[in-house]
Amino acid sequence: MADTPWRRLRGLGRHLRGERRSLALLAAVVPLGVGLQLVAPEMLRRFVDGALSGSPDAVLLTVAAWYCAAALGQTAVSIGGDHLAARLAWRTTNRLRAELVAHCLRRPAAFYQRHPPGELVDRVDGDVTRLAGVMSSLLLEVAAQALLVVGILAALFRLDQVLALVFAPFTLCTLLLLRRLVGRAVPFVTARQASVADLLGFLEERLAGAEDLTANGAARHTMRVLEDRLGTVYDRARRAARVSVLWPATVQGLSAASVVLALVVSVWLHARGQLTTGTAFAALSYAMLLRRPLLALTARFQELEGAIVSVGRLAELVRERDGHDGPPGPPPGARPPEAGGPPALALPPKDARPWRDGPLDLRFEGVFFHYDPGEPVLTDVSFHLRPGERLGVVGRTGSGKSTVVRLLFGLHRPVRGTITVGGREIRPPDVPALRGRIALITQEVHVFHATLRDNLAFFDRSVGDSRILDALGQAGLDGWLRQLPDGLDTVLGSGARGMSAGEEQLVALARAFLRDPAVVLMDEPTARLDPHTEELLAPAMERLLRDRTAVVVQHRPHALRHVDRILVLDGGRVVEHGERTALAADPASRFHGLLRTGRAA
Ligand SMILES: Nc1ncnc2c1ncn2[C@@H]1O[C@H](COP(=O)(O)OP(=O)(O)OP(=O)(O)O)[C@@H](O)[C@H]1O
Repeated sequence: MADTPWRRLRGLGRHLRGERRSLALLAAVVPLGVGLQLVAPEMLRRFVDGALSGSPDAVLLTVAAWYCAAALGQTAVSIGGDHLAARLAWRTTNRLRAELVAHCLRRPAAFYQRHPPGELVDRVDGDVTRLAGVMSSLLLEVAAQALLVVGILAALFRLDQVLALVFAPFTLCTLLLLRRLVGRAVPFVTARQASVADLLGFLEERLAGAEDLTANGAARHTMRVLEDRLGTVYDRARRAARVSVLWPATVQGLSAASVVLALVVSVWLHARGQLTTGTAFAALSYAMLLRRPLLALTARFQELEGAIVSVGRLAELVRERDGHDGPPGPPPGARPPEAGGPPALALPPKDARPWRDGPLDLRFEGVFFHYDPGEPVLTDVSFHLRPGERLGVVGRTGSGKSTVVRLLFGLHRPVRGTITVGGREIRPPDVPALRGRIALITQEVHVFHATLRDNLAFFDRSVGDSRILDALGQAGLDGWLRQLPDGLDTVLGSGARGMSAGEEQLVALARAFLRDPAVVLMDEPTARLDPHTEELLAPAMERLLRDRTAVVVQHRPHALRHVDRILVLDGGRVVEHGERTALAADPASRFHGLLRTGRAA
């Protein structure tokens, strides 16, 4: 069946499971509110007619007291209903937010290249917030307002059938018009939302790179682009507002007309002696009351238009299932989960088969890969690493070295050929389990604004301090730890304690030691470091690679002294593969040439 916005909205219903009590309470409160609203004009009628016919003061006071009680009761019910609806909205949308964040955390790097964090924040929070009303009380409120409309018409019928006959078709026409107007603004709101998300993505990216932009004199250009984007947002917002304003204006006009109609009909009936003054007052009150549900329905339908757009954008995001699902580890730029929340290194999916313990072998067999069809990145790449063997991959920039690492980490699947780890081919459902046995270290180390303990254990509170201290020791960070003011509780990251690139890289190594992986993948881990710092890191790296199967991508061939074998890539093809010591000693080999010139290829 087609995936329509209505079906998607209905799909949100599953987030309301477990909220039966709140929904039942809301369902009880809604008709009560409607009833109390309908009582007030009737009290007014009795009071006016009673006063004009000389009813005793006690009777008039009783009617007035009932009027006040109804008004107060209505306020109390409205506050209670709003509170219930808000609570329901928070609970259900938070569930949806958590689901979306978990989905995003499982996406590969390419996903984050397509969606900058600013855009994702707008979707995960902005779009979900726009759904809040729909998920909590939209249906109930629409039902309540519809009930109020019916109630008003019934009350008018009770007062005078002529009045009811005038109002019923008028109200019906207004509602039909509303129905026709729903959805008109959706394309315009979609365009506006897309430009807002684009702007947020742009702002996030430029603010993150503010230092580079200023240093390179690009601030002025950034401001010009910002003005352009703000102009686009303004234009689209204006267009959306123009269409959106159509129906509130229509409804306002129609409800004003309904009051005039009530006035004219009541005065006419009163003049003919068919209506008492009190009834005329009551009719006018009902006509004014009728504006309320019509305007409320308008507002709710507008909210619904926004929700249709948001649910479409969220469905688009959830449909993105490129690459393999990974464990919800921290993607670049992602915020850490709240302290005390679920551990970031959550358990792999139920259908995942665990990899066996101990060292694992790695095998590429006739692997072909491309990111974009027609632009081969790897062509017929084959190699085998026995358990505990370490491979150094060198080659010119763009020769496909990082791609080998990404394939091994399950970020992409080969187009042809097979990749096996521990004798098992990497299949999407097993990727989370595989990543439990692999440590990937790149030049980008994300240090979270959190304690050193949380930074190492990725917020997993079940990891004991002794294991963390041991990992820090293995990474050679014990001296550094002693200098920290609060030890493992020292807060690192933005706005807190600054770290050098070398210290960050050592933290990445300590994270790897803590996980005790069978396979280590390193993608130019020292690219940001000067040769001196690189030397300081060398012993920790050597310790990490010892007795583990490893693939190390390096630009500087001299830094590959810990590996057993060398693979030289050129244009995505293997042009040399062999024992490091043999290749280094062979003056005819490419690797020997690289060592001599000190270049990558
Ligand atoms: N996500 C991507 N989408 C499209 N093309 C990509 C993507 N990532 C890499 N490429 C392209 O694939 C080719 C190989 O990239 P890869 O990063 O594997 O090379 P590399 O040898 O590691 O380069 P470097 O030494 O500069 O890091 C390059 O031409 C690159 O432009």
